[in-house]
Amino acid sequence: MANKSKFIDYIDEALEKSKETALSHLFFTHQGIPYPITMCTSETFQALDTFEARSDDIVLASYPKCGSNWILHIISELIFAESNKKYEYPEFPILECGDPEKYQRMKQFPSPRILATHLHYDKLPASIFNNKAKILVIFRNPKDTAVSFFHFHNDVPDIPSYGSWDEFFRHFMKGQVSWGSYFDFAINWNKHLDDENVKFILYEDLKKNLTAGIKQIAEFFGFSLTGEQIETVSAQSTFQAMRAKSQETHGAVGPFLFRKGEVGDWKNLFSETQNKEMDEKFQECLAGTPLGAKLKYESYCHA
Ligand SMILES: Nc1ncnc2c1ncn2[C@@H]1O[C@H](COP(=O)(O)OS(=O)(=O)O)[C@@H](OP(=O)(O)O)[C@H]1O
Repeated sequence: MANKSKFIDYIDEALEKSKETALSHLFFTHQGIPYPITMCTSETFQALDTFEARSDDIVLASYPKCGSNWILHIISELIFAESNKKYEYPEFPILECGDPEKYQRMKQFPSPRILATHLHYDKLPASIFNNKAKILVIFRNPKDTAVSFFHFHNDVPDIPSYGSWDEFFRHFMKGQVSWGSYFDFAINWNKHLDDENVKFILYEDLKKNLTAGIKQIAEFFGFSLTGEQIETVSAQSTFQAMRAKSQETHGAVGPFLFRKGEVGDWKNLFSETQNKEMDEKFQECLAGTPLGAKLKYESYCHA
């Protein structure tokens, strides 16, 4: 992240608040969805209603742990490749995190602005749609997402831990985690994947063929780059390359955030019963839907 200090300062501040926060006090609910009090406030949510998106904003939508830092990095590398200018992060890039005045300050920022968000589709500010900003949405299979989420809580020393993986799993399945239910997030997005200005990308596809994924992302946002430039961005966006720089880009939390970057790590934690429960939930919520097919659940979530 180019403006390291601001980005890292924000993360460090959130970690500092986390230190003093017990898990039982971590969440507050806004419009039915739990958010971490260390990162979100109701004042900021109120101010978000006044946020004015621009048609050339780059919106990156994802449920937590589905690869938002990955696509943020890819976009900033694409901007650098095209303009030779480092993308400066004047604010923490998650749209709904920060103080309520940030939207006023953001009015002064040059285009293109990168807006990452974990908000559910129906909670996004209306101006994103009204002003036709392009949205890239990244999904990851729910089993690896849950495992990544659990490790983040339990590995980062300052973030409140769960008593066990089983306890986390119960909360995840009920949507009692930051930004609410994966399945609600997915059901919400399912109806909008073919909307104008929306592009879907799958974490597992990006993992399988990073260069092809980056090419699609570049085309969607209208970057005109040579094959060689795309290759360079790709080489800088592998898990290993990003992890190696993670302390520099994300501070102390970096090595925890860039933990494993693998597909199928869920096999190390899920019990038979948990597998069955999640398979049933998928069946109930997403089987037979366009997103259900795009997630390739059979390939990535069956042993
Ligand atoms: N380059 C690259 N390649 C493969 N995987 C990557 C990459 N960058 C980040 N990641 C993995 O994404 C997981 C973190 O997701 P997020 O960035 O969305 O986390 S957060 O919600 O913003 O905290 C987290 O997954 P796990 O390793 O499974 O925990 C990261 O390792």
